[in-house]
Amino acid sequence: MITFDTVSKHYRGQTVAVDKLSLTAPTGKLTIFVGPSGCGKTTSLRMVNRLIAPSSGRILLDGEPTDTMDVAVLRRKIGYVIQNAGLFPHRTVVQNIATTARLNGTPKDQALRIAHDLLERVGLSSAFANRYPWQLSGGQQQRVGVARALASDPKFMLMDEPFSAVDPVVRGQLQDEFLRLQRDIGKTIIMVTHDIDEALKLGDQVVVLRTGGTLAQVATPQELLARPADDFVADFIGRDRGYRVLGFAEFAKGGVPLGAEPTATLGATPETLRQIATDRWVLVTDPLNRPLGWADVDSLKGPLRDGDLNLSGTLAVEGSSLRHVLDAVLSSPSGRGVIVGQSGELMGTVTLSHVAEAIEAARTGRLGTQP
Ligand SMILES: Nc1ncnc2c1ncn2[C@@H]1O[C@H](COP(=O)(O)OP(=O)(O)OP(=O)(O)O)[C@@H](O)[C@H]1O
Repeated sequence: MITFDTVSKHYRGQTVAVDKLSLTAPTGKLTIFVGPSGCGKTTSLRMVNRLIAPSSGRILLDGEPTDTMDVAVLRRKIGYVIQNAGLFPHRTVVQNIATTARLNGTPKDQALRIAHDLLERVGLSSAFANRYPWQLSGGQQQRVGVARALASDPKFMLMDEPFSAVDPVVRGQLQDEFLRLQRDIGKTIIMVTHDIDEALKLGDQVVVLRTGGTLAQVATPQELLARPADDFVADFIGRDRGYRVLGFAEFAKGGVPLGAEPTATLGATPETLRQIATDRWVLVTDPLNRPLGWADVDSLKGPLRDGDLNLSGTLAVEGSSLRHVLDAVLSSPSGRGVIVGQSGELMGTVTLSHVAEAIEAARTGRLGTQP
């Protein structure tokens, strides 16, 4: 647990960067600081590992005040990941990662073993081990930066805009990978971002700061969307709050009922398809029962081929959020959303009316928990 106890930072020239901040980043959870440019996010983060000294107030790690700790000891407890990764340019990828383990006194061989292991955990193959940072893409460098911070197995992590220097697609991948990793490692993390979507996607807890370094709201993403504390928070989150609530998987608990969907395989004749079809569209699967696309029975002239398939529908993985399920329905030419299992196998389809019922149930359930 990281505790801010009425922490303020006044820079020379009287800028109040952080103003009497009090909050707790819970153990094993990802807390995200978000807010407009200049609201004091980075300053708050850097006060935790004492790269910046607070003007007043205290920060505590698991109840222990940081201001009286030896600074080297303090920093060994805390992994630190910054934008653009900040890798050592003259060290290879494994050497970069092993550095933090070495600082902890880990013998060289063991540190290198840890580094190789972590490389894999952040999604990079061993082929990258002996490359230099300049031989990596931005996304790969960020992964190495995360691995380096983890190499000393710190209890706490500070991450300053770790995914912002890459394009949106890579960014989404890095976020997903990081969420999976955090599910395994359960570090106590504070991450800074200026991107509210990133905060809502990744955070267990979101801390919204306003200009002048004051706290606007601390809440879970769901609470933030459902009950923004004031106009500032509501404006900052943006307009489509109601829709974005659907992005949380837990709102789909209880699930949406799946219908059995008749299927065909490539090579099927138009007659076979017409016998199977319940309407104009037939779902086509591969021999492992994984959906390939939809066939339009009305326009088929000969045996079904790859090129005949309509591929516009997205697939929702079982247990994913209502937003994904709704997207699968809306993008499907048949109007039936395809739900697959973890290995991509067909589980069934859902209709818009069933999704609407699930949304309504989630909405009333959520409103029912309101004080
Ligand atoms: N070394 C410094 N000396 C004086 N003022 C500073 C210093 N560092 C930051 N500030 C000011 O403190 C305020 C908070 O800065 P900080 O970098 O913490 O904000 P931020 O929320 O991280 O911003 P951004 O999202 O733009 O990175 C800003 O007004 C900034 O100009």
